[in-house]
Amino acid sequence: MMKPSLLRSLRSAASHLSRRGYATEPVPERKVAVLGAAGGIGQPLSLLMKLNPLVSSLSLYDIAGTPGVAADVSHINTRSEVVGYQGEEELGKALEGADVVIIPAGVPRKPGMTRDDLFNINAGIVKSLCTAIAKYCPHALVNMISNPVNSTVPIAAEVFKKAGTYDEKRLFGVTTLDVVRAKTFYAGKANVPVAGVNVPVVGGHAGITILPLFSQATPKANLDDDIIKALTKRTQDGGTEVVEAKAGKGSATLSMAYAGALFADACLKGLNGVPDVVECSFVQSTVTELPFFASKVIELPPLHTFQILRLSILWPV
Ligand SMILES: NC(=O)c1ccc[n+]([C@@H]2O[C@H](COP(=O)([O-])OP(=O)(O)OC[C@H]3O[C@@H](n4cnc5c(N)ncnc54)[C@H](O)[C@@H]3O)[C@@H](O)[C@H]2O)c1
Ligand SMILES: O=C(O)C[C@H](O)C(=O)O
Repeated sequence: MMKPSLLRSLRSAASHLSRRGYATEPVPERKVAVLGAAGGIGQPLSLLMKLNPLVSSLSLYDIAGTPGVAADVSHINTRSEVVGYQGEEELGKALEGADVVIIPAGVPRKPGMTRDDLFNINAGIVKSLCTAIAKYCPHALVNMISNPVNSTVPIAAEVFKKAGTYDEKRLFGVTTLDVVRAKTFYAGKANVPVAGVNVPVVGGHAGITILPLFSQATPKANLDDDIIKALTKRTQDGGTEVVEAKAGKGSATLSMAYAGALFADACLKGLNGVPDVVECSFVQSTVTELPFFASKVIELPPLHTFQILRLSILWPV
């Protein structure tokens, strides 16, 4: 018989590991599908998802180029099995049984364009992909990366409503890159180690709709108003900064893949019942008069769906 003190220590260690996101029991099987996997974001994102031990099956879909990406990524000696799917006729197989679907499919900006200029092409792409999601994996958590996020998320919601599968707690516009940028820029100005920095970013994902709440950043730093204004502007213009630096060769891909992998990891942890998983995301919302709004969302076990934290917790007083 185990000594009660030893049992207590083991329980406490298990609960500590579980709070930190480490498994103390068998890790559930989870299928993640990346739609647009052969693209600028899709390739590094597929690599990062292959490195995630919470993924058991990685499904890589694109209209072209997926066999090569899938063969390449599949040689990495990590847990997940990788299958590449190419062309519309294989989309159903790519999606079947998916727990999380990440969508970086669509065209990126060139210098001089706004994200809204992508609407005409990307709306159609998102519509057809979401129609298939409704059919083949209606319960999946959908991580929308394709721009303009402020429009592609509402489009996805309409497609799911029409199909009768809409669950607002399963549809997320990925705004994690805004948070990643805000953290990096804040750490630089506050002269603090970036690893410990937190900055909530609310609103939307385009220009002035991106609202980094530096007044709520931690650790606290006494930054002058003009520095906060400059930080806010740099975060709002972060995407344009990359588009201009790439000079016609697309928009952020590597930092976006990192941000997309962080958000997908949070979704997987949430699905696995890890408590207190909180991320900012553009979701259906009642916290303002706007139907969709980015704010902190939290996973509430055992429902395994996300709920929106009250904005009063987030808004600076
Ligand atoms: N949410 C964000 O913070 C954020 C950040 C960066 C980029 N983006 C957006 O992500 C999107 C992708 O950017 P990228 O740089 O990877 O572009 P890219 O052109 O390099 O890659 C897009 C990929 O999508 C594929 N694709 C096109 N139509 C498809 C369809 N119907 N089904 C499946 N795949 C399809 C293409 O074949 C291509 O491989 C753009 O809309 C961009 O604006 C969003
Ligand atoms: O700016 C873009 O067009 C891509 C993306 O939305 C970003 O913020 O980097």
